[in-house]
Amino acid sequence: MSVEKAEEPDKESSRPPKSLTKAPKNGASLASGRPPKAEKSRASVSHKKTRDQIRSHHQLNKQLAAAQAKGDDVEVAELKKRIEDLGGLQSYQLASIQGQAKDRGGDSSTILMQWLKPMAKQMVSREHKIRLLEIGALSTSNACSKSGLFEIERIDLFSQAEGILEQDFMKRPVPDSDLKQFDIISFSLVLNFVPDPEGRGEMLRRTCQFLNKHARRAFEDELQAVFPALFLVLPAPCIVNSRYITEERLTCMMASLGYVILERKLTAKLVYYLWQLRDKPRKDKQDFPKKQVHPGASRNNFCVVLK
Ligand SMILES: C[S@@+](CC[C@H](N)C(=O)[O-])C[C@H]1O[C@@H](n2cnc3c(N)ncnc32)[C@H](O)[C@@H]1O
Repeated sequence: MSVEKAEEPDKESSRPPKSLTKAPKNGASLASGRPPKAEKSRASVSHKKTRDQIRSHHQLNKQLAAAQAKGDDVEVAELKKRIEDLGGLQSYQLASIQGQAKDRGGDSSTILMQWLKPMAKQMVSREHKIRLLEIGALSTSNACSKSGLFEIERIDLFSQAEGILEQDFMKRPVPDSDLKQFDIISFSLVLNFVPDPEGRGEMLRRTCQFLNKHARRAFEDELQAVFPALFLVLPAPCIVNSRYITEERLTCMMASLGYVILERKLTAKLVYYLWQLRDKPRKDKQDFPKKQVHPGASRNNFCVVLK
């Protein structure tokens, strides 16, 4: 996860507060709930390896963006080589796919499907399916793909499968008609992948140009209350333990773009949101520079700048 640390990476400090993690149920002793030792250590070693791989990739990417901004060609070449030595974007994605395995919490779109369940009947009975743009798609068989509720376009910087277009969202042409726009965007663990705070703000702003606000009028009541929507997933520490962003600040930032929060779920690892694009953007309210709003030595430096 791309959670920027101010000091030497300290794994404990990037975790959400202890109150968010689960205690053993019914007073069961720790030993009785433990799987056999050898199994546990094997699983945690590979889990740790996956996590370290993802973290290294994020850190190198961030350093690369800084070197590119400075115009330091030698450092840029060196960092690109280090990223290649790690296996490049492809091995990062494989680590992310492993992170989506069922035994590690499953893919994040299962939460989106839970939230949309009450509307599923209406969604399938429509003449035109709800159009979904999945940005940062790793698979064509995740829960939203299997649901049959959507007409889906999937994009990623590096396509791992047929059915995923290799494309940078920031370079995807802005739709020139309502028909090319979408009713919902899935944006799961992508914002934290972007190495710089300004780039993250730009990415959020850009999502609005891809959502079709006019289709809303033609929707049935229940669907009107949800679409057009943005499903946003972030590592929990980005929101609960950052010096530069809190949930309140994120909500204000999203409101300045026209988004209203509909759903939210916090787990020990991730935070999930469903936002509806309902209002006009307020350029005069878009004043979110890099500013400490939640100081503390053990906090991380995740930040989104929107100006
Ligand atoms: C951690 S993976 C998340 C994948 C999946 N959505 C999930 O929730 O597990 C982040 C993915 O976002 C993709 N990504 C990052 N920036 C992107 C951009 N500008 N356009 C398209 N894909 C992007 C990366 O290539 C990477 O595969």
